[in-house]
Amino acid sequence: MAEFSLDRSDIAGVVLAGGRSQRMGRDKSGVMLGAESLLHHVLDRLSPQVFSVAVNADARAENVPVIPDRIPGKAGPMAGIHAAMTYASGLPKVSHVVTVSVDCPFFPADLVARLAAAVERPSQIAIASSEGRSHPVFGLWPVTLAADLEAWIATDEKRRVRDFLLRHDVTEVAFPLHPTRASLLDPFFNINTPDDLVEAERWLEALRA
Ligand SMILES: Nc1nc2c(ncn2[C@@H]2O[C@H](COP(=O)(O)OP(=O)(O)OP(=O)(O)O)[C@@H](O)[C@H]2O)c(=O)[nH]1
Ligand SMILES: [Mg+2]
Repeated sequence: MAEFSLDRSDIAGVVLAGGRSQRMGRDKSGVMLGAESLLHHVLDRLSPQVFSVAVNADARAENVPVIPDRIPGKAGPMAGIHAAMTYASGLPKVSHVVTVSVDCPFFPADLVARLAAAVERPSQIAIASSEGRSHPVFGLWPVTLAADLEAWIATDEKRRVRDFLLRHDVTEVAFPLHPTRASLLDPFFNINTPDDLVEAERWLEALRA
């Protein structure tokens, strides 16, 4: 069997922050968790794992390139993933892009390494899961899928990430729960509401040594 392998220099990272944050009531990127914004937490965790980072959002960010959706009308997370693929395809040597969500500050420090290790073919997508649930916005995507994704967004009514994945070769990578001083943390715990933010503050405290 032919060997296929990816390393850090092949992979760009994009933080998805192009949603409406309706349940939070204000842009989640700027929401503070402990002393830092959610965007800052996520960039800190992603940057060491990839060749370069950018943020998919409508406006401004802290010292990182911002890539707006190329498909208008807030078409959902797949529009952000499309913007990510298109951006990454313009970077030298980069063949893949990893996407993470701005509202998920505790994602694994070995996310990219483990997704990359699972990919067996150049066209394969790798998606993260935990506790038997997949987290399809946490994915490693070949940038060559950009045209197919653009065509799919134009014709698919619901534009669910899961429906896009059904059309492709996908491998899922299970990540363990993370031990903390309190109990086990799902590393893909995500913050949608003000109540979730209160819970995230408790996890941040529990993670402190
Ligand atoms: N580019 C882009 N990203 C989106 C869009 N909708 C959601 N996202 C991103 O997809 C991820 C998951 O979305 P949600 O958790 O629903 O976040 P959200 O849509 O901002 O929040 P709600 O308005 O409360 O649903 C987040 O990182 C969002 O920023 C969109 O229309 N365009
Ligand atoms: Mg949403």
